[in-house]
Amino acid sequence: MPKVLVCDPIDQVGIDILSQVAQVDVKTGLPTEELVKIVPEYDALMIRSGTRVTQEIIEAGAQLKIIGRAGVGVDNVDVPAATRKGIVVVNSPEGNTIAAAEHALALMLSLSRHIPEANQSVKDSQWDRKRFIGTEVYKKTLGIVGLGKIGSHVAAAAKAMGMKLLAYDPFISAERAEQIGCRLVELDLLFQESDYITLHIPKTPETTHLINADAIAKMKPTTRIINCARGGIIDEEALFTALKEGRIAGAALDVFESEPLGESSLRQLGQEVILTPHLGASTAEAQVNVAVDVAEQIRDVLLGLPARSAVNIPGLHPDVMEQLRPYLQLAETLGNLVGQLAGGRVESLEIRLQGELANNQSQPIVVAALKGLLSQALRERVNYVNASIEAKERGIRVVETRDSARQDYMGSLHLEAKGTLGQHSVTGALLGDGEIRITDVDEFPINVPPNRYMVFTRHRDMPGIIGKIGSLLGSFNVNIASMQVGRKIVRGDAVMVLSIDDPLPEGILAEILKVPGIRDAYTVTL
Ligand SMILES: NC(=O)c1ccc[n+]([C@@H]2O[C@H](COP(=O)([O-])OP(=O)(O)OC[C@H]3O[C@@H](n4cnc5c(N)ncnc54)[C@H](O)[C@@H]3O)[C@@H](O)[C@H]2O)c1
Ligand SMILES: O=C(O)CC[C@@H](O)C(=O)O
Repeated sequence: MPKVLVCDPIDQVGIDILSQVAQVDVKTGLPTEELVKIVPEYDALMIRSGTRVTQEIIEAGAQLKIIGRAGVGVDNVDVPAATRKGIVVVNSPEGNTIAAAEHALALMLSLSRHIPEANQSVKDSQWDRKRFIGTEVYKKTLGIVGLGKIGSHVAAAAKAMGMKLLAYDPFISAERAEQIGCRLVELDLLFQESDYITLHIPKTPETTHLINADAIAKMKPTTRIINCARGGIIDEEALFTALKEGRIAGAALDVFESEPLGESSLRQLGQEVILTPHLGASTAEAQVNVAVDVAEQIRDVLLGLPARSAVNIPGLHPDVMEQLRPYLQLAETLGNLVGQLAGGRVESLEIRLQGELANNQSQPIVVAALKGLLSQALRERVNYVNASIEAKERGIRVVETRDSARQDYMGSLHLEAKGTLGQHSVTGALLGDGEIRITDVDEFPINVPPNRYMVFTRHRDMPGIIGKIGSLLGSFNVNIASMQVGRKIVRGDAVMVLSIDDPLPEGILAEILKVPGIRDAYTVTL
């Protein structure tokens, strides 16, 4: 019988489902060293936010087939390490949406009416009604950062309370925002105009410290901030200083840069700050939802069936998967690449299956391309199950075409993305050994394997330009692994593709753009 280790408290209903097919051990609060020791005997792990499943644990999990996260965020799982080992990581994308949205709303109202302090004062035998004069949310402006599942639910409830709604989400169309009752605006405007700001975005390199001293400086002294998303999106030092100096009116935090919250200056503050211990998902209903959702998927995978919300492996029939796997990887890589070249919000994606590939089942390839395209916005939340729905919700028009007459390679895939910042195309193919090659960018022929860190330029083909870019990167200690130029005519328009060993340090893209002859430059992380 397979063995499942449950590492965090989960609802009994989940344990009951797992017990149908496995021996279930519940051992919560184990330190990493202990987990590393015992994980080799387990086929599955089930966790909430309390356990960090590190690369070390994954490497030690010789029999691990699946890691189930009873919640949305899988940022406490080393997903790339699991993927490399062929371990399915599943989550519950919607099980706690309502709980998290309601917690954000509860914090907003608690901040406005000083509920925690007022409650404490009565319990301390006081009857002080003057100290707790609050503010109404009616007719106030709520700025929602991230208009996904939780952000949209917050919007609906806040609208019903008579609030004016602004939203910032670069991956959502203005029409979609309007349907939800929000005006889509730039972040600075949202900071300037909002009386309340609520965060509902994933933590990514782009969103880390999104709320910092500069952002706070743009806000009104009456602004209150709510973070029920992820710790680290707010710079806690900057927030503390701003609250202490009265530069904004309040903050309510459910999530922290480091959890559990240790020594923190935030604890010294008074009624202008409310702190809760990551309770967003802690309702009876949500805990049942996420436990059932994830336990069922673990059960299915242990029975050899596909999972419905795998964040790293497509939930397709194993035979189809085996045959299509290399093409899915190709489609995902090209989707990710063209999405980053296009930048901003993509409005349409054309996916053209060429040559032999045109005879294949296209739907999984289309889904893989969309997964790649959306991965910058949604990170691990986009998977093979939800990519099409997410694309539809974002108003992305998907056009699928075939060109079986095209006879390059054994079949190739062409993607063209049109977005708010322009239009870009990429083509890629598989070599005989299954290796991916990017074979053109914006209709310029090249032949390069994808690399984790890449730089693409559009430039005029002229003497010296390659050397200048090489020396510029060298002067910033950036090591170039490979470089290729694609052009159609000599001294005409061209593209340059550089694979580099590390991420491009901040500010260098601007320097590249200053090199005479360079028209555009893009940095890409695959
Ligand atoms: N406190 C809790 O217990 C709790 C519970 C559930 C979820 N969460 C967290 O809440 C957050 C939102 O969850 P969700 O289910 O609504 O996710 P979601 O994927 O449905 O929505 C996230 C939205 O953020 C947008 N986005 C991505 N990058 C952005 C950026 N740089 N700027 C603005 N918008 C950006 C995306 O387009 C998307 O619409 C996640 O971080 C999740 O982990 C916390
Ligand atoms: O496990 C929890 O209680 C928190 C879950 C929440 O942060 C999530 O991302 O789903």
